[in-house]
Amino acid sequence: MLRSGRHSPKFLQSTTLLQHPLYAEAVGQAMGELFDTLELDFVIGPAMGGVVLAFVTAKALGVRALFAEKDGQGGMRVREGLTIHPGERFLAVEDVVTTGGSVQQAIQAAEAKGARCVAVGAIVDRSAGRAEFSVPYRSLVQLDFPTYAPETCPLCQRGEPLQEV
Ligand SMILES: O=P(O)(O)OC[C@H]1O[C@H](OP(=O)(O)OP(=O)(O)O)[C@H](O)[C@@H]1O
Ligand SMILES: O=C(O)c1cc(=O)[nH]c(=O)[nH]1
Ligand SMILES: [Mg+2]
Repeated sequence: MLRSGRHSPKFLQSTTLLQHPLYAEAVGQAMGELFDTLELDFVIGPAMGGVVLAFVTAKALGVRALFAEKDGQGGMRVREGLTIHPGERFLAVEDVVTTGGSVQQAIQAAEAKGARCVAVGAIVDRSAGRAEFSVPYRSLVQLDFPTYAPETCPLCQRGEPLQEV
């Protein structure tokens, strides 16, 4: 079962890549290059998957690295102690985009503090173009992995065990 509550036969685990500092740094460089024409004050990502990614991307772009954490009530909040000044412009980054809901929650948390999201970046978009944002959005890898509503999931109908991830 995915973060969104949808079911899928496929799961990508970004920590297998981002645990290696050299690979993480290379991903940050590649992500930074996608957005290096923007004027930015910080990069933010949703924890946990977006923390290392925001850091390496921000380092490549020479700006601050922030993250949002789960608030325990289904939303996200900007981690205490991280500074956001009203009017600041930011890039939101995500390791894997399925529906885009998690990175959207991080965007809302930062915008609630007066900053403005100007672009979204992902390592992998697995939505086959279905995830959309109101600002320019780019991903390093695009995939088309199926997801199903629980009620109509063919894997469940075949009796395959559901794995919480
Ligand atoms: O686009 P979405 O439908 O929101 O799904 C993708 C999200 O799911 C994972 O986060 P998750 O909260 O499951 O785990 P994490 O704490 O390791 O980031 C992944 O890191 C994305 O944030
Ligand atoms: O949608 C998700 O929750 C999700 C899918 C995926 O492939 N990898 C991941 O970390 N989360
Ligand atoms: Mg995540």
